[in-house]
Amino acid sequence: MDGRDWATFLLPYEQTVEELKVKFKTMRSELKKREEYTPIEFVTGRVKRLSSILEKAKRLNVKMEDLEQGIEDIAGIRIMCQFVEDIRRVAEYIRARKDLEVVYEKDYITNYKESGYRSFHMIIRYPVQTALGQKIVLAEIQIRTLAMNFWATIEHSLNYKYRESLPDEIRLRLKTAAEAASILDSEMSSIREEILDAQRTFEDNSNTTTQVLQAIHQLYFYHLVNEAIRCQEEFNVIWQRQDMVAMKVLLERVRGMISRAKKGENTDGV
Ligand SMILES: Nc1nc2c(ncn2[C@@H]2O[C@H](COP(=O)(O)OP(=O)(O)OP(=O)(O)O)[C@@H](O)[C@H]2O)c(=O)[nH]1
Ligand SMILES: Nc1ncnc2c1ncn2[C@@H]1O[C@H](COP(=O)(O)OP(=O)(O)OP(=O)(O)O)[C@@H](O)[C@H]1O
Repeated sequence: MDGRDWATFLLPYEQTVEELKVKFKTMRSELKKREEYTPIEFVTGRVKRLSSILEKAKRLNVKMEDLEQGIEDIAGIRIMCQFVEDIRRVAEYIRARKDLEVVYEKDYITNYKESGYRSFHMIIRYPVQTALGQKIVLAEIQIRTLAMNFWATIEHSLNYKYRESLPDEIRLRLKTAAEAASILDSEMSSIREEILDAQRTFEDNSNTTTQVLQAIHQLYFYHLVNEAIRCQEEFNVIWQRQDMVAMKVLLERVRGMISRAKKGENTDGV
């Protein structure tokens, strides 16, 4: 193949990378609008350089005519997430898409590589619409946390600098650094749970508070004016103390009064 042939060979891959980048960036902004939280932090992509394709083909014994099937990452995108849990969620979104087909997955998070490398990879089949019609190309999606990305970027550049001869001492220190990045991810995940827990508790508390106020309001409807006034005073004290256990007890009591009033029974003293 001469230069022009290579340029045309790479065209569908360039289009694939551009389209996939747009699609996942759009997914990020759409999720941001729909929910308060998006599992996608940012997206990058690249088409493999010609020299890198040829090097890899040589290393993997792939013939020139088999490049399209033999090299799966000529088109590649990378999705960065804040938390490890987000990686599973992004993978689910990808599996559910109708505009691509997942060929296989590689979980380098559970089974991290000897180097310490951690990421979740998906090899997909992507139908790209070219001027000459549809062409199905293979592409790689790497999904990783910010910490995994930080480690892999540094490690990649060191490997590039030292080529095959990365000194053992550096290799070992990189492995230790990968462990540290993984611990950082776990720490961040536990904080994430705390944040979500806090949000859930806040929501639960504000629901109870609203329900108590609505129930007290209903007491007036059943002409239980004195009871309503006393319950309101009790509510004010509990609210000041932010005693959510007492708030739930008050809710049950007021509901009991309403239910007895509905049946036409006498209401016991508040
Ligand atoms: N920085 C870094 N990246 C890695 C490492 N291992 C894999 N990767 C990335 O993940 C891609 C796919 O790796 P593999 O799943 O091992 O795929 P492969 O085609 O069998 O192997 P490669 O020849 O390394 O591409 C690579 O092209 C890199 O972008 C690693 O140890 N360090
Ligand atoms: N799927 C991907 N998405 C975005 N960037 C990638 C992806 N894969 C590799 N890169 C980046 O592209 C640049 C060139 O990588 P290149 O394809 O030569 O290397 P590689 O994928 O790490 O190596 P290999 O030849 O072993 O597949 C590097 O900065 C690399 O981090």
